[in-house]
Amino acid sequence: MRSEIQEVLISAEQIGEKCRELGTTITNEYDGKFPLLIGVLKGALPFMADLTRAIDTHVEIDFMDVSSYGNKMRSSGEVKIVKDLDASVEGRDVLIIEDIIDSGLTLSYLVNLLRHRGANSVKIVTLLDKPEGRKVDIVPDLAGFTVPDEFVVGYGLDFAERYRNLPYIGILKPEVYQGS
Ligand SMILES: O=P(O)(O)OC[C@H]1O[C@H](OP(=O)(O)OP(=O)(O)O)[C@H](O)[C@@H]1O
Ligand code: HPA
Ligand SMILES: [Mg+2]
Repeated sequence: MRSEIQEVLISAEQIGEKCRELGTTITNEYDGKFPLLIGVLKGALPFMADLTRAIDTHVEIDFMDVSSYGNKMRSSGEVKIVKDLDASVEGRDVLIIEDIIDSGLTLSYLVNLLRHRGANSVKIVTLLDKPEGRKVDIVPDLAGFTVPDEFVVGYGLDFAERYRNLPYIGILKPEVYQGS
């Protein structure tokens, strides 16, 4: 799998360090508030696992599975709920955990939905921010790294469901995705 990666953009060590930093910030911001942390499947899984273990206050964890990319490298623009939350968000302080904000379509849909359902506050923490990909105006409250306008994989991010298990963030060699 490593031979299919053109360049490592963010190493496993850098990601680990960033999770600890963000965990401390979240601990300070949400101490005593028992926030509901919502992981957006499937991409947010590794980040959620590492980030939550760096938070030193009580939190509730839940998941949503929404999808707009299918096997493509561009968002279809249509966000579908594949799995909804178990918990009610009414009156809760919600923190959405994402692997990446690219077009922003997934998160703007989710933020609107959770506000509409009566959350007390809705904030976003994303490991990666790709501002050049934006189609809607949305800014994360907390972001780990800014990435260039390239299709990135690893640490939860896939291309056609592969590469999620890479421990770092990288760019694929063009021959891997040519024709997609
Ligand atoms: O800002 P956007 O352009 O909406 O892109 C970001 C979203 O796209 C990816 O998820 P995807 O829908 O591919 O599902 P996955 O997490 O299961 O890979 C990624 O994990 C984000 O959730
Ligand atoms: O750059 C990306 N890589 C993988 N999945 C994604 N979903 C949105 N942007 C990306
Ligand atoms: Mg996702």
